[in-house]
Amino acid sequence: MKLQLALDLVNIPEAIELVKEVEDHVDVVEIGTPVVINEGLKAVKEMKAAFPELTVLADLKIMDAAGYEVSQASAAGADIVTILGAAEDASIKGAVEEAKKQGKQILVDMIAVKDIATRAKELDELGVDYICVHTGYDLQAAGQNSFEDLATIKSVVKNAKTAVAGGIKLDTLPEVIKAQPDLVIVGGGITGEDDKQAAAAKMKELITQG
Ligand SMILES: O=C([C@H](O)CO)[C@H](O)[C@H](O)COP(=O)(O)O
Repeated sequence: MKLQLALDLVNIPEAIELVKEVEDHVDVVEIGTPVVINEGLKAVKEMKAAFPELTVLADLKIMDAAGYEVSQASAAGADIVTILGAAEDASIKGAVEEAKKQGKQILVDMIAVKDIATRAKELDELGVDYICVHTGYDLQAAGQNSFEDLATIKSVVKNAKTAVAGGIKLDTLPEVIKAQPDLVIVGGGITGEDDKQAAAAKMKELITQG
């Protein structure tokens, strides 16, 4: 099980400073969608240049023109690129094909997908690397989480790795760990803490204990 730090509400210099604090405790650094919207793929490029050893994920949440967008994120240095599970199969295939060509990986974000079990099975057959259940900010505000959806994908996915994101904090992490996803994605649960290093270290410790 790996820990991914999601950076959403920062600019590039703040993102780099934050990663300096926690780099020993995280496996993947995500350039979040709001950062990509504000700063472009330059954020991915600068993060990879600053931390060449870290796996960098570009959270583009691709919906169309997938092969092209994956190629651009790959050129910027992303190791993993995200596409939405709601995208057309043709887009998913384009993303997977381009990622394979570039030696990169595709994570599918299941945000807003209604029939998680059916779509997860289809995506698994399309050869994606990760399938991620995700409660976005707007539904987190309504008190929702993805823990049940995580159990659902764990029961149907045969080849892809599983991931979970959305409002995970230190107090809810043990419940997530029990479900044994391959990747746990945490944003505000680390970036919103006064002592970010301590929060990341504690989370990594719990994850390592499994
Ligand atoms: O993908 C995300 C969200 O849609 C904003 O882009 C976040 O990175 C993801 O939800 C993880 O962040 P937290 O919910 O703060 O843990």
